[in-house]
Amino acid sequence: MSATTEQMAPPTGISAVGLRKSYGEKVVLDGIDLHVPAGTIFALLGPNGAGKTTTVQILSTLIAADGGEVTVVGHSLERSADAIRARIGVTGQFAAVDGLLTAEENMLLMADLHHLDRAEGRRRTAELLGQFELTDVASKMASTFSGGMRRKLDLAMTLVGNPSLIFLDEPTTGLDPRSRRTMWHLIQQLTSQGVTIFLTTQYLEEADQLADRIAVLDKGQIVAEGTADELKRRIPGGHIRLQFSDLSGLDAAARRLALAPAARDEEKLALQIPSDGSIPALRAVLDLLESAGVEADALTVHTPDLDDVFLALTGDGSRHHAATVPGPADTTREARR
Ligand SMILES: Nc1ncnc2c1ncn2[C@@H]1O[C@H](COP(=O)(O)OP(=O)(O)OP(=O)(O)O)[C@@H](O)[C@H]1O
Repeated sequence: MSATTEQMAPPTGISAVGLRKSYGEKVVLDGIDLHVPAGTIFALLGPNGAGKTTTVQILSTLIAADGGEVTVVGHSLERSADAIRARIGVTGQFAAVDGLLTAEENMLLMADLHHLDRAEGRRRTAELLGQFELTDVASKMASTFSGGMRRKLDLAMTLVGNPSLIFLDEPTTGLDPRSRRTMWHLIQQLTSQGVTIFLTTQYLEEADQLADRIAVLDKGQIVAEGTADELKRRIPGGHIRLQFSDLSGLDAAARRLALAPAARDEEKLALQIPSDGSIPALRAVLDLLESAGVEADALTVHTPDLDDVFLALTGDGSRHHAATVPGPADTTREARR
């Protein structure tokens, strides 16, 4: 990209086209494309060794790519790495927190590294410790902190430099569910302040909860990309469940929808219709019911969860069949009349 087109490019978090990286014979990234709009949360999912950390290391200027056109916060990765470094923050699995310093000292050290003057450094430290509910433990040594507190402090330290884009490499690995939720909340707060988040995670629920868009990386390539709902619709297993108040309603609906006997659950007065759960598919079912003059009591849409998607896309497909048998963990959207 020329300097002119770089200036004209719309403000974007990250744009990567044909990103490549090999270690010796091993191709880790085989020409991947990524587009992360500013102010959004993007999750990169992939099995162990897929190349997630390598991607973060390249995009955050820590290691060089072998090829590809990449801009981060509007700057060329190849030509303006310093400008990128000044605008991004990186928190990894191995936190930058120094256990022998207090929380406050860790923060002030970061303020020094970012050349904030003393008063501004203290102001920013107090503000962030407050925002992350660490004020009460500000003078405690970080080595005494729980995993969750350490992660919070690590993220707070990253924010001292006011980054407009943050890389979070597996930010909640090893945290208990409560600490994980606290981190999610903090991450969501950051995007409401306009910060762009590039997240890697092995927790599919995390991507589901947080990410505007998700890319699945496998064997050096992006094998799927979209919103969590779009990805869930890509694999079989979705269905619409209709609940009736009596057997005659169930019979009439089953006839009109031309359903196989297996779709009927007479005991529960319910019908199960294979569907991707999209609006047009829902509308088609409702139109058919209306044309037959049948009313259902309740309609529920079940979609496969991200675990199913992940295994179907990156695994050997051996669990794929399980995705066609919806269980209690299904994501459920319900509409009652
Ligand atoms: N410095 C290196 N030298 C040689 N090979 C490397 C190097 N760094 C990573 N690799 C290899 O590149 C591949 C991708 O590694 P990477 O750490 O990016 O994967 P990941 O998706 O982050 O995995 P995990 O979820 O286990 O952290 C792996 O096969 C790894 O062994």
